[in-house]
Amino acid sequence: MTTHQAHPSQRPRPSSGAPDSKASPALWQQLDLAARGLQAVRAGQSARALVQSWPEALRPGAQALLYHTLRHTGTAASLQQQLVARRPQPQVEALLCVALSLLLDDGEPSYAPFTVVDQAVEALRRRRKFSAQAGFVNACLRRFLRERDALLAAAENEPQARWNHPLWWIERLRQDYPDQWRAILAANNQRAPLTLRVNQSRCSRADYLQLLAQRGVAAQPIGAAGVVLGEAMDVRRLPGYADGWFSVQDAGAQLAAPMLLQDAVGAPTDAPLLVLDACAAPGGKTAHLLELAAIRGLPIELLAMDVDATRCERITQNLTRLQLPPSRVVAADASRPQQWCDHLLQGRQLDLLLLDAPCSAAGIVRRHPDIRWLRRASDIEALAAVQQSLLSVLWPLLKPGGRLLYCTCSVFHTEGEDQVRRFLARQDDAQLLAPALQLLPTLAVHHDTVLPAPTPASAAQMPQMHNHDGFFYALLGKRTVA
Ligand SMILES: C[S@@+](CC[C@H](N)C(=O)[O-])C[C@H]1O[C@@H](n2cnc3c(N)ncnc32)[C@H](O)[C@@H]1O
Repeated sequence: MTTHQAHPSQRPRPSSGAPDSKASPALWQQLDLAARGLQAVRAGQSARALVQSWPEALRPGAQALLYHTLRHTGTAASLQQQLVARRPQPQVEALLCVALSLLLDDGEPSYAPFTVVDQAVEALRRRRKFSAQAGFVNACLRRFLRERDALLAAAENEPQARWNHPLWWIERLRQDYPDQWRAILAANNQRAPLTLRVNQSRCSRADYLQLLAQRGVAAQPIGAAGVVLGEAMDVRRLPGYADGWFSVQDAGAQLAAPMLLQDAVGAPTDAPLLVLDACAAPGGKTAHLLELAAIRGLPIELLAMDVDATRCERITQNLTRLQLPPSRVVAADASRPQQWCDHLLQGRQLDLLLLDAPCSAAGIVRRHPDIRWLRRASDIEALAAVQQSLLSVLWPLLKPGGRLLYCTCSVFHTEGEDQVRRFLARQDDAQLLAPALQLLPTLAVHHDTVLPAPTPASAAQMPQMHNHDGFFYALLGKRTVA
């Protein structure tokens, strides 16, 4: 439930390149801003946060350029090495990288090549400090256009240039998925669609699709409540936004709430089910749990927790827009239940627990192309340790017969099936209630060596959808140990 503005997956869109008006910023301005953005990402900043601080008039175009560049940085870096004898200043290098990425445009080019060259040169001329480099950049880009095929053929031999991911990432995927690693990397370089989840407590999916069709918005159903839009747009302009008829949520993420609530029934006393969403912000899955409980007439008492108090505000805002029943939103560290357990649970045990754990986000690279460049190899083990600790400290809060859904938006086994395997090995009272599910980005056939291997019957129940992000799900049940 995140994107409200122009969707970051948009292709770079042609602007004339020349006029310097408010309505249509010149391409050189967008190139310049995207190059500054690239430098900031290289310095460790998140692209999404950065883009929010950009002037509104420039934001959609420059963001599309930056995201496009982040999907092509490996190739552009290899080309630069071939084209440039001595490394230019970082600002000039970043601009060269953005311009080369744009010239690489796969599919239909967004801009005529000579417009790109001309506007990249213009961007440097406008920055006094770097104007002397304009001729150098012009020469590099023109040489690329002349020798394109040979330069690209040489780049193809380097894995980082071929796949536009860091080497350690490629290697990890190759080990985890000997047959599918190429398809995963290729999927990561695609643009993600804009996917909605219809709030079925307010409006049926069929009705919403009809409404979109009446407004001329192309859309397809996905999963049980999802809608994939034909093209990216500002979702605030879609019908029902202010009235909470939908949320923005990837189709893979839409599996969490139904999985946790499947077969859930209220306690014999008719007391509401006590549910903790332990890492809840910005509230996408929290809202879905409340929507499903409402349409199924299932009484639940939902506690939405997140360690980040600012992000907790987003949970409240989202639940309010969706007109869902008020829930308790708690800013607290889920890994320290001793700080909140007595006060929040008052001696009760949880019926259901959703642990959407902090992770590498390696499954959502289509939407966040900076992630691959921001992460370090060592982050993965560190995140796995955090996930393991969250699982261990939260498990005792669950009542016997209760269930915990562990999920991450990752495709790395360390954060998914290895994690669960380790947990099951040391936790006698834990069992897997259904085969764990590893969704791979955009692939309709899911990875099928998760533990335990799905039987034909359980595989048949797996959602046959595609065009979703990568996610891992494991539904764990707590049994009574004699
Ligand atoms: C994957 S995101 C959750 C997305 C959310 N479930 C949704 O569907 O919208 C992970 C969240 O975990 C939170 N988090 C990280 N460590 C935490 C901790 N120790 N306790 C509680 N929340 C934590 C982060 O602030 C982040 O919001």
